[in-house]
Amino acid sequence: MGARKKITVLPGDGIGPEVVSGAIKVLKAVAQKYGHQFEFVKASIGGAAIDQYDTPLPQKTIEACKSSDAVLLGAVGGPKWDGNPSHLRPERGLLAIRKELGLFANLRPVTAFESLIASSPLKKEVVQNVDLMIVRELTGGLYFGKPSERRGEDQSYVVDTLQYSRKEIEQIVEKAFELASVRRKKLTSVDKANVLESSKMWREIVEEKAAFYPDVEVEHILVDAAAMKLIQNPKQFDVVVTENMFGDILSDEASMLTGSLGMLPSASLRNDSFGLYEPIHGSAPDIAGQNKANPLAMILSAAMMLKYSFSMEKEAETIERAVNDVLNAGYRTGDIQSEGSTVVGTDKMIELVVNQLEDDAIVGILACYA
Ligand SMILES: NC(=O)c1ccc[n+]([C@@H]2O[C@H](COP(=O)([O-])OP(=O)(O)OC[C@H]3O[C@@H](n4cnc5c(N)ncnc54)[C@H](O)[C@@H]3O)[C@@H](O)[C@H]2O)c1
Ligand SMILES: CC(C)[C@H](C(=O)O)[C@@H](O)C(=O)O
Ligand SMILES: [Mg+2]
Repeated sequence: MGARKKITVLPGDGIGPEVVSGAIKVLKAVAQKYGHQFEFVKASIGGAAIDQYDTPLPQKTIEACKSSDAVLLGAVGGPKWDGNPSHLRPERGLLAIRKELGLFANLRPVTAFESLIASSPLKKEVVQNVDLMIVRELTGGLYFGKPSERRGEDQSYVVDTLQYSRKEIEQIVEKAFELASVRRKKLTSVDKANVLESSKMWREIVEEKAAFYPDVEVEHILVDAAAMKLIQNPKQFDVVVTENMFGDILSDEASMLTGSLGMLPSASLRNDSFGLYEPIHGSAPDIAGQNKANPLAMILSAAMMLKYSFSMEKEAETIERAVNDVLNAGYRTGDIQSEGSTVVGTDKMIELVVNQLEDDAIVGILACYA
């Protein structure tokens, strides 16, 4: 018998609603194929919520998320709200929902699709078979430390604070070790321990936890060198664990190994099955409303939801296979186009993935009768 799941959907701003609609269509096709019932409840966040409710995170959105099994989020932000005071910035809503839901571990897998190797600006031998996982601490560090403010009579002094408790570092490091132990058993901890006190404690904690995972090889790399090595030889990495802002920057950089920011999904997790799933990209105001956005990062985020929140491994693989097949057939959105590929818009790419999933269903049924 299939499962019943309630999914809160936060489309957000810019290309957010465009790509979210793709994830919903794909999930409906999955539900149909496997006999599950997914209920989708839409709620408001970011600029859309500011316009409607004068806050980037309405209380009823928090409640909708808390009463669901998982959350899908598009993206927030855009020039319309850039001049707003900080409490009325769309991005505040995103940070607040992550914190409110306790989603301290942001998993950002970086997997190179064979057919997209030509879309990466890097050499084929560098990007082929790349498969790494950035584990970004998500509810602490530089984004959440206090004080964070302007000071002085003429407001000419500004302060942000990189702050962590031991417990916050322990929980993200443990999560990363757990992931490394079921992957290729290598953990790279990225910090700035030559300068930052927070990084020195981070390094100590990684060393302490390493004693509990003797099978996992551990290395420490400074963040500046890590940025270089990601491009020089990304295959040296398996799981990479790092502070909130370091992880934000390194993951956008790492997206180019796959060809585009529009290819990287993410899962924001805590220590139960609940999670929030979103592409790592933003609202892309430069292409919003033009049917140009690549929906695959969002669709792959939905696959992560099936895997991490619903334990639906084969359903998740069905989505990943459909994406792979559509790419292998030569279809590309503009951001990943290469010589000889067929460029399609957002809607068409979504339709191709859904059709591929349904074809996969027919193959599945035929296989049963074979
Ligand atoms: N998770 C989020 O909600 C999130 C993440 C990053 C940025 N933002 C916000 O988004 C707004 C725009 O930020 P930005 O321009 O720095 O980053 P961005 O990720 O929105 O865009 C960077 C570049 O990548 C391209 N791009 C991004 N996603 C794409 C996709 N799916 N398909 C094709 N091309 C894609 C854009 O067109 C743009 O050229 C800002 O307000 C920022 O705060 C939100
Ligand atoms: C929009 C912004 C606050 C956000 C972040 O930095 O966490 C984004 O860049 C991301 O990567 O999800
Ligand atoms: Mg980012």
